[in-house]
Amino acid sequence: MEKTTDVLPLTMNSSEKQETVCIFGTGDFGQSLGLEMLQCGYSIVFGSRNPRMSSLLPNGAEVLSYSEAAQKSDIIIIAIHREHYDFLTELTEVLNGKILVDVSNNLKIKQYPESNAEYLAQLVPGAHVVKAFNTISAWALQSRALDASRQVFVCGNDSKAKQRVMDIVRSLGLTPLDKGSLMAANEIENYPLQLFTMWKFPFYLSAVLCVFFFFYCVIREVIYPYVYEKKDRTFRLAISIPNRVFPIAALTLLALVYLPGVIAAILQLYRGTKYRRFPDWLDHWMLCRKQLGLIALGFAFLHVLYTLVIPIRYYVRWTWTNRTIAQAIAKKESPFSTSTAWLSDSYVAMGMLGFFLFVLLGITSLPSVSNMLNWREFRFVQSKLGYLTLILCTAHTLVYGGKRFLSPSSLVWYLPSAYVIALIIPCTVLAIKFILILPCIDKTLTRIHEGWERNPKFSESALNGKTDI
Ligand SMILES: Cc1cc2nc3c(=O)[nH]c(=O)nc-3n(C[C@H](O)[C@H](O)[C@H](O)COP(=O)(O)OP(=O)(O)OC[C@H]3O[C@@H](n4cnc5c(N)ncnc54)[C@H](O)[C@@H]3O)c2cc1C
Ligand SMILES: NC(=O)C1=CN([C@@H]2O[C@H](COP(=O)(O)OP(=O)(O)OC[C@H]3O[C@@H](n4cnc5c(N)ncnc54)[C@H](OP(=O)(O)O)[C@@H]3O)[C@@H](O)[C@H]2O)C=CC1
Ligand code: HEM
Ligand SMILES: [Fe+3]
Repeated sequence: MEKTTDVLPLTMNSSEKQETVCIFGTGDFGQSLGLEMLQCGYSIVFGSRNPRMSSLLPNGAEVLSYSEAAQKSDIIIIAIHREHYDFLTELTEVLNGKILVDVSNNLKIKQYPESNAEYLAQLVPGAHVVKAFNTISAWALQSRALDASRQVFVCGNDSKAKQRVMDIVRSLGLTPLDKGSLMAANEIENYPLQLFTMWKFPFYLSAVLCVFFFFYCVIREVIYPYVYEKKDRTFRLAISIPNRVFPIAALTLLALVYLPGVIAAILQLYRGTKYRRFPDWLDHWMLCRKQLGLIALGFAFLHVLYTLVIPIRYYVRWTWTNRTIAQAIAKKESPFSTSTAWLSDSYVAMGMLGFFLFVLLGITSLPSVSNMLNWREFRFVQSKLGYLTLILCTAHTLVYGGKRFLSPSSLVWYLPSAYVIALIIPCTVLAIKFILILPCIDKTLTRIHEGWERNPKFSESALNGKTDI
């Protein structure tokens, strides 16, 4: 065996942890977990198909064949993919009565009829199978970048076995969360896969928004000039149109982050209680607000980048130069307009402030930052400053539109400018929110949040429904 990584136990009082734990599989996850456990004072024995060939294993660990290794410990962590579990049936005798920790994940939801942990329990009926660690990645273990997921979901039918695994989890500085019997394994195995589903809706929604506004702008700014003036304006596809589509997507998505909150509030006011479950679509929408917000931030970044290059664009420089020459030839000077200067400066200023707060929201959603904030601080930034961001970005767009806002000259084939459409959702959200914070309504809402019910007969539903959001 090659020994390449030196290990010093991190904790001095490791005497009580001098427990030997066996890890089956010397792949990425086995190595990372083994190193981490050695550092915490455990003795590690790896089980491997080819003990001699195993390299890059932490110094201090032993590597034996699977059956030899199994004899060294009564806790065995199975760091092997489910597809290769079959060989364990040959070891049923030596695994009898041992604690087997299933850490495996699948590539798809419902890939197999039963969970991997239940499958393992079927293969080795005499062992106590415990599901754990599957939501922690090998990379996170190695880099100690565990802020994102310090929680380890644990489940199993034997409570003593589960307790011992939870002790290991704790000694690694992680937080175990008991999810009950092995029947919960299916749910736990779905967690790492489900993380992605939170991005699906925001992703498709932003794609639909971009495609819609892109074609809307193409009709107004490329097809219309071509049909009526025979002008080739296709160059607008490169910067001008994206610099409409991206900020419009950012603003719309930002408004859609705050829309479910106002719908929830209206629903709670209407029902007169918070003890009733929201409809599934609203629940799901509420849960993916962070993802919606982060995609919106991405679009806002693009808008800022595209805006930065405006002065160096050929088309813009050509327009300015020609205007100046035309004025020089006509010996005419356009008078300075203080109101235009005010409007122009103020819409850019609001855009910059809005963008600053937008970035702040993004920073506080990083787990390493949000872990340092208490619940009230986080809510203050996300909710209060979030609304301020929405107000500033909406005002930025409104003032940018300025006088042209609804003027008939800006209509093309009866279609208003794209930003006019983009303002509908943000203005609606802000208007409803404004009504909701009127003292009389806010007072009722606060009482509802504190548990007051208009119609106490609903309290029955508190027992089987969801209690809070
Ligand atoms: C860049 C960016 C990053 C983001 N990152 C995150 C993130 O990391 N995490 C995150 O969660 N969101 C994130 N968001 C989304 C958003 O900022 C938050 O979800 C924000 O808290 C929403 O505020 P809200 O006031 O609309 O909603 P909430 O504060 O959730 O309130 C919504 C509704 O819930 C009800 N309600 C509120 N309090 C109670 C109560 N105590 N009891 C019962 N009902 C109640 C009310 O009806 C209320 O109107 C991010 C957004 C952006 C733009
Ligand atoms: N990587 C990660 O971030 C995470 C992984 N997991 C889970 O941990 C388990 C291991 O993952 P990972 O370490 O990434 O996988 P690897 O492919 O890197 O390692 C798997 C190990 O399984 C052993 N093995 C036993 N039998 C076979 C066989 N027939 N064919 C191939 N390998 C075999 C091998 O060890 P040897 O050669 O010593 O016999 C191999 O190194 C998986 O179930 C995975 O779902 C869970 C959470 C995160
Ligand atoms: C540094 C910050 C920002 C600056 C300097 C800025 C600047 C600008 C400028 C110059 C325009 C006019 C573009 C043009 O003439 O084509 C514009 C338009 C716009 N901006 Fe911003 N902006 C900023 C941030 C934001 C943010 C954070 C949002 C929203 C989330 C936003 C939303 C919009 C919208 C919707 C338009 C109208 C797009 C159109 O139809 O042309 N902006 N911004
Ligand atoms: Fe792998």
